[in-house]
Amino acid sequence: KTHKFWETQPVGQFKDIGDTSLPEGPIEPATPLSEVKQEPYNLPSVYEWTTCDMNSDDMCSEVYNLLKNNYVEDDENMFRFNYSKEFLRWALRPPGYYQSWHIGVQAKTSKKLVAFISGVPARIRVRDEVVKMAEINFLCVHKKLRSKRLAPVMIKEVTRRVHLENIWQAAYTAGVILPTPITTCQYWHRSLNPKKLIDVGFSRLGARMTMSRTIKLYKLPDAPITPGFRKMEPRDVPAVTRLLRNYLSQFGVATDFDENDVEHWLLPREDVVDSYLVESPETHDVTDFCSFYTLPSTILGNPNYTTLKAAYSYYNVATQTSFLQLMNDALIVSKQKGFDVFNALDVMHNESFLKELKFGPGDGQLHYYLYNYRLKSALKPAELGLVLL
Ligand SMILES: COc1cccc(CC(=N)NC(=O)c2cccnc2OC2CCNCC2)c1
Repeated sequence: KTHKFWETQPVGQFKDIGDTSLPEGPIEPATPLSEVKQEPYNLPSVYEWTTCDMNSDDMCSEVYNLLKNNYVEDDENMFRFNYSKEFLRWALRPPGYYQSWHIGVQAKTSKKLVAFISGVPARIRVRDEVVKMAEINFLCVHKKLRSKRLAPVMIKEVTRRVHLENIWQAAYTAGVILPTPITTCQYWHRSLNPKKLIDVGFSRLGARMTMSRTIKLYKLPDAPITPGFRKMEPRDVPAVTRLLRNYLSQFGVATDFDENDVEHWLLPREDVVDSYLVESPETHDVTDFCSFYTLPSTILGNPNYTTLKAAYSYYNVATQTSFLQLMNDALIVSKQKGFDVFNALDVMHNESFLKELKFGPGDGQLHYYLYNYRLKSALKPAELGLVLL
């Protein structure tokens, strides 16, 4: 009953957990394009499908406002993600994107956008297979249309449109448990502006802690301390690609970045993504890299603040600098840029800096999923080299 829809889908089923007789790899074979359903799935009669042109400012604003008012909230409904328009344009238009995968549902009469789901193409390596996948994200149904079973038909429709491009696997995350996570990550937060975080209820004053003691505890230098630490520039794309590919090769599931991908996903974009590297003052080699993306949250029901400015750890590689020092420099520059909090998942080698750099555990988990691809056994978060936005 609980997973009526997911029990009909080619995903790892709970009943199959531990059954090592099942082979690793695609659950269902690819089918000839002629056998893919040519017409869209049926919606309830008052709604219709629409394809969202994110290049159009009006359409981008409609998607932005739908998400701003109806997308994911924390478990205590105190915060709601507030992805910016520029962020959405970046997230939805990587190299090789398909506009047909930016799917809206609108009311036939008012033409108001009431739901959205998106996919972008990505090459993801699973063990030693690089698989073309769709990264599915931003599934959002207007609060007033919940429990009308719209989500399953939207998932089927984006799957159909992905199949039409001859892609048969997908990756997605959720804060809820569905059949069946490939890994479950813990999220962690590092206070940068503890007074605001406590005022808005994101954090609580520690036992036997005063506010001034807390502010002192989280204080950071005014400037990064690593010699050669600087913003990434276009000329750095080849070196950063080499650094990243080498680092990510150790993880069981990871993004298979090429220079084209690195240029899109990792070159700094104001208020969207920030990336820094360490250029050795002696050799001028690029030896280390860190990055974080900008995802503010609307603060629900606080009289003094409207927005929580949050940075989210993205991809980080340390080969010469200590990972601790590199990530501390990332905290320093994010504080300088006015962020209130720096968030990270316990993926890749992040576990090694979380406690030392005064991150506290969040109160939720993020589950990662693959569609139509079975893993023999789940991964530890430390074996995952994939960060979804
Ligand atoms: C602070 O404002 C929030 C607003 C909405 C939800 C949450 C809790 C939450 N669900 N956090 C995460 O999922 C999360 C925590 C740390 C790092 N990445 C995360 O999620 C990313 C990746 C998945 N898509 C959303 C952003 C917090």
